[in-house]
Amino acid sequence: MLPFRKMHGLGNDFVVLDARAHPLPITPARAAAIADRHFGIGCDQFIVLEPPPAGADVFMRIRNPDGSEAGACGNATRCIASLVADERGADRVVVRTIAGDLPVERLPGGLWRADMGPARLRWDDVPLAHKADTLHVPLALGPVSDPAACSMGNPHATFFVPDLDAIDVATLGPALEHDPIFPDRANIGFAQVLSPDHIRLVMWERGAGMTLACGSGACATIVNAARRGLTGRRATITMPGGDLLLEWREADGHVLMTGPVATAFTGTLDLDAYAP
Ligand SMILES: N[C@H](CCC[C@H](N)C(=O)O)C(=O)O
Repeated sequence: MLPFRKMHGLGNDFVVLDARAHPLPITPARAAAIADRHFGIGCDQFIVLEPPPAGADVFMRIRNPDGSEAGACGNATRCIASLVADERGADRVVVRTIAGDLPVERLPGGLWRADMGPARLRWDDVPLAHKADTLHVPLALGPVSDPAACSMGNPHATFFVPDLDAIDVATLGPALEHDPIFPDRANIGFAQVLSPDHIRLVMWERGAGMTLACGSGACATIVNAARRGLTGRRATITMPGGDLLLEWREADGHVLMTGPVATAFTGTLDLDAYAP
């Protein structure tokens, strides 16, 4: 039997397996089976810790419940950083993902601040299927249109709306996620700007669906809002699961994300009981 840890960041939840000592036979199908909320443990993302490469303290492999691999997961970045930092009695660790190195530091009050790296703003960074202005992507569906797009190591599109409560995220989200303008699909954010430093956000996540919070989505939202002149470079982003503090740092274009972490429970699982 294999130990696992069930963690979350504002209710965006993860099953975490530790493959640092021994490789684990994880296939996309097995990740999807474990992530299933009825036939498995259930989670928004399935996280596997791998041995730390030079210059980092841990490698974090991120998979969605559909088995697809993701290049960023902000809430999991904080969770995994806290796990490794607590193992070592450290206050700062570097989490590596397929998209880069993410330094994370412990703050007072159980908060953690992750440097999620630079926002990538070119059309072929997101990526989009063809050259376009990422500040005004030519896409519309029902009541939403004209998103801004960027990458945080994973693709994001942000639709700004006057009234978030009037938006049917569950219907619009999947159609926009799979729009052909996003060759790798996209995470879709629906954002209502409340003030120059406060945004409400609901996310439809690529390969996962609606989640209670999304760290990389919050990062993309502050960047896209600031680029549009809708907010400053710092804001509280309120999602159904709670608040994150975001800053799109002027000096280097990096996005700093501050928020809580939690372990809901630990347990054991038999990998062989899940898809081959
Ligand atoms: N929940 C994650 C985002 C997962 C992104 C994943 N859905 C993708 O395919 O990029 C976060 O806190 O950033």
